[in-house]
Amino acid sequence: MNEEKSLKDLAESKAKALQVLFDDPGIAAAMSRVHVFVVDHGEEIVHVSPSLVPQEWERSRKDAQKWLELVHPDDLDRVRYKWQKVVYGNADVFEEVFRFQVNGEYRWISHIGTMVYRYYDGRPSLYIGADRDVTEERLLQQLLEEERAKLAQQIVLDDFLNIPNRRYLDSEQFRFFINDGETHNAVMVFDIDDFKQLNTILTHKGGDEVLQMVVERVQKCLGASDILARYGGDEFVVVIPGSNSGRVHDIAANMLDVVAGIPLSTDDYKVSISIGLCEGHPDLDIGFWDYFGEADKLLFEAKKQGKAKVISGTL
Ligand SMILES: Nc1nc2c(ncn2[C@@H]2O[C@H](COP(=O)(O)OP(=O)(O)OP(=O)(O)O)[C@@H](O)[C@H]2O)c(=O)[nH]1
Repeated sequence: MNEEKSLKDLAESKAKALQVLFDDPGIAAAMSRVHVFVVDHGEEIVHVSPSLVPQEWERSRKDAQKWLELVHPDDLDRVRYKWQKVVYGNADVFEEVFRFQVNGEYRWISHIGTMVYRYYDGRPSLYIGADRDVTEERLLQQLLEEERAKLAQQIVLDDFLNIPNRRYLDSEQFRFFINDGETHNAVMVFDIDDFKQLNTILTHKGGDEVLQMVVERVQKCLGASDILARYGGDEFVVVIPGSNSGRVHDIAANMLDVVAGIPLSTDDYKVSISIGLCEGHPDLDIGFWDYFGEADKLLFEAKKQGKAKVISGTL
């Protein structure tokens, strides 16, 4: 008997021994999620346990790559590379999560297995691995992640006006500006004038509608990278990163105009806002809240000087 033949016989006898196990209905059921491949010297699978691969593939000689035909095309390169590293390379463990065709539909399978026996020259002889269907688990995980993302979004949004809130300003403050000491940035703090009186005249509901109109109109004055946030009550913040002073002052003037144009069902009140505007070229020592603090002081000044105006300053 030559060496090649004896290797083949060895693989066949291993396969036969395993077949005895799998022919036992109790053992087969218990191992139904376990893959056992016996790979002979020619790298053909002599035996595959009852598992996810189709019945007709079992107990027949198939090449060790054939099961890859059932792997989803998008996962195939990754899975094939890792599998080949275990079969032909020197990796001991094959551990991957991938989509695999089971009864005509793709399921997410988590597989872990190892080459438990190699011939003396390193060629593969016996591979044992276990499959776990993780499709439902992944779906649940995905749903949880979507919910978590939604919640995270809700936490930083004003639930009435649907714009960023104070928590957003806190969490994002370090991302607003390029603090290189050269880029021009600005922060405005504005507040609706005599809003208490408006609530009295138009009721709280009427006041709510005015808040919505103010937000809608101010937003139209801003560019895509400018941010309008509600600080609280009738006080708002506008962050204008990377702009120039001319544009910033134009935006502020425009905001006064569009708000003054809000139509009301009463002549006893006209909507206006007061704006504190702080500009500067931030460096690492000057943060968003420094701009905010200054703009808030300027807003107070605007209120003191008769409202419906912009008072600006620099940091
Ligand atoms: N309708 C409505 N009113 C609100 C809301 N949040 C706060 N307010 C009211 O807004 C008013 C804010 O008043 P203040 O800013 O203190 O004073 P003001 O009357 O606007 O006077 P100045 O700020 O000095 O012009 C308060 O009466 C709050 O009750 C809201 O979501 N909807």
